[in-house]
Amino acid sequence: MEQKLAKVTDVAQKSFDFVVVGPSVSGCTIASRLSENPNVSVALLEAGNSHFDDPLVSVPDGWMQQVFDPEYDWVFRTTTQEKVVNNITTPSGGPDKSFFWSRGKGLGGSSALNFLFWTRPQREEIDAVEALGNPGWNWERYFAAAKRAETFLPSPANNFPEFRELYNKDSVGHSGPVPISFCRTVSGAELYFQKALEAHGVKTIDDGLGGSLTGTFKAAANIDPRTGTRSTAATGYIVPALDRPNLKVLTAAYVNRVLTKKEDDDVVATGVEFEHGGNVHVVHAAKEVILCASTVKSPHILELSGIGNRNVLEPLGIPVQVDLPSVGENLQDHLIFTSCVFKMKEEHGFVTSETITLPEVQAKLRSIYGEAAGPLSLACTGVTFLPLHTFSDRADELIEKVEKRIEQNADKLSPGLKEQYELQLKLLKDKNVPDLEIVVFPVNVHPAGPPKPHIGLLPSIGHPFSRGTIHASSSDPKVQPTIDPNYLAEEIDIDILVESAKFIRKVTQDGPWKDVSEAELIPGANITTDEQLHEFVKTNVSTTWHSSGTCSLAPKEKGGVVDTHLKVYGTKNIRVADLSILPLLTVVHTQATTYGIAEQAADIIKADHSI
Ligand SMILES: Cc1cc2nc3c(=O)[nH]c(=O)nc-3n(C[C@H](O)[C@H](O)[C@H](O)COP(=O)(O)OP(=O)(O)OC[C@H]3O[C@@H](n4cnc5c(N)ncnc54)[C@H](O)[C@@H]3O)c2cc1C
Repeated sequence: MEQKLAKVTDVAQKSFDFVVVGPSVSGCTIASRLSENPNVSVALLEAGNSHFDDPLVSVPDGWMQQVFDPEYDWVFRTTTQEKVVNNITTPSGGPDKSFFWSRGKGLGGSSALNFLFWTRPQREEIDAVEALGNPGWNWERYFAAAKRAETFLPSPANNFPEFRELYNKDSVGHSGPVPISFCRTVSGAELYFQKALEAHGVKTIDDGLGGSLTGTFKAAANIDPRTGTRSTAATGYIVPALDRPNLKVLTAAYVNRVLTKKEDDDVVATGVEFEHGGNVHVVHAAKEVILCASTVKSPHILELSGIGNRNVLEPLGIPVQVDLPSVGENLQDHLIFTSCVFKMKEEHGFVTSETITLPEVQAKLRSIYGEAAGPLSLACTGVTFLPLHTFSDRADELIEKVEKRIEQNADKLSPGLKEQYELQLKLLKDKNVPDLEIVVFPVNVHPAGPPKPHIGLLPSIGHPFSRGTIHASSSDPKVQPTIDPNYLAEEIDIDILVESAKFIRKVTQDGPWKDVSEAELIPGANITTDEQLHEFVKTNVSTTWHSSGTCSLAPKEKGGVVDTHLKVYGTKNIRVADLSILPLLTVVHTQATTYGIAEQAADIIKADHSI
């Protein structure tokens, strides 16, 4: 397969209709869709390597070894965060006031190292994007586009059939490039959490991909059940397209900046500058440059190209092409409370990242799967989505508090943020819209020692009110941008995490969960009061790697970077089409959302050029 990739001489100094930066979830989708037309030429540039036939990519739980390895992971790092401590997702596993932001490097972007959850947003969340002033960016169009990315396939035998695989065939795609299914190996603890939730009034739902998420269910996964391997944007969209003469995919090509010229009042992209093998090259774009380099790198590349806030660019000596202050603003991320861990009773045979290494567990799994192909590996799959009123009896009080704060600060909010907050409040008040996710996490992130079944029940904020920034800190493209997620700047975010931790305690202290668990290891018996829990939660959080918003889709005067055609304001032919355009983060894991954005982007670009 490697020989089907482009050589630098196929791309450098050549001209293509479209130059796509970053074979991410979005970049692979768009490059593939555009090059379906043989009359359209496309160059797709990736900074990392191809990782074809690499077991760390193809084996579903290979992510555990990819994370923090610079061959696969950009290993970005945030600024020191004032209000929180990350105590897990650091290379040392020890506490750190800055956060390590893993991002996939290589064909497929983060789809090649993510945790495989395949989830779709709530209808109202996507409709909120349209309500921000983006006609056409609504649930109906998103849902149709998102389903085009996937082919839902029935699962083979799994190790815990009582944890049911429920779905609605009208809510999934049946002929898209990315095979999805339910994963084969689950921990088993998901079932007991589900039962415990049911005992507290939370419904098990049978249509988790249909736009109505409130409840608990087994999530689908980007796993091809025919091979037991990970489906990535590259395996789905690019590998089958590599024989197209009009598509050139170049790896190890680090894009420095978009090259532009002025035409009337607009900036026009003429191509991009990239480094390959220690040399700097140019590839020309006859029609467009499309940035799909992620929430971290797309705003960075724009700023390196002179498109951004004058006050950021001028001190760095970057000549301003378009003064667009919203580039790199409006950063949102799901913060997750990582330290709610239970020791489970051994007699139930729960499979975790620790116990799956035991020969007796492997033998049992093989006996269940028989001759079914593929490696043995574990995936996370137990998900629960809850509206604030479901998990907190302080819901009305918290809503009132945040309402007051917005009112008091209305004059100080950046353009468009008041409108965003009003929509977030509407979601928070809606008793059918989830504001929180709890995942059952069978990966032991805490106690060392002999393999034991440890299970985390980890809640994450769905619609954070805190906003951060990502900005260039140097004119040197190799110096990574300054990432400041500004975690927990808004009190409502920590309130939600604390309320969710209390809810998890309530659900697990007796009944079906208590029956199968030995003890709550962490936070544990010493953390009892609300104040203690508040402090504990703040010092035990992680990113979930779901950041969005730094090239927001919104009217320019409302903090937008791109318009409804995903064109960067002030430019004629530069688009951004990755997760960075999502102006309001949705409660779910973000890959299926990104595929949906990219499929819509491809439609728009084709229509704009009548191709
Ligand atoms: C560790 C981790 C776990 C996750 N788990 C899940 C999950 O379980 N479920 C889920 O739905 N989502 C998950 N996500 C999130 C999901 O994968 C991302 O939201 C999604 O991939 C975003 O897609 P994107 O197109 O915006 O960018 P990405 O997929 O991140 O891709 C960006 C691409 O651009 C390339 N690039 C960047 N800069 C340059 C440059 N200068 N030159 C050339 N190329 C460049 C990168 O190498 C990469 O290939 C996870 C993410 C991570 C990092």
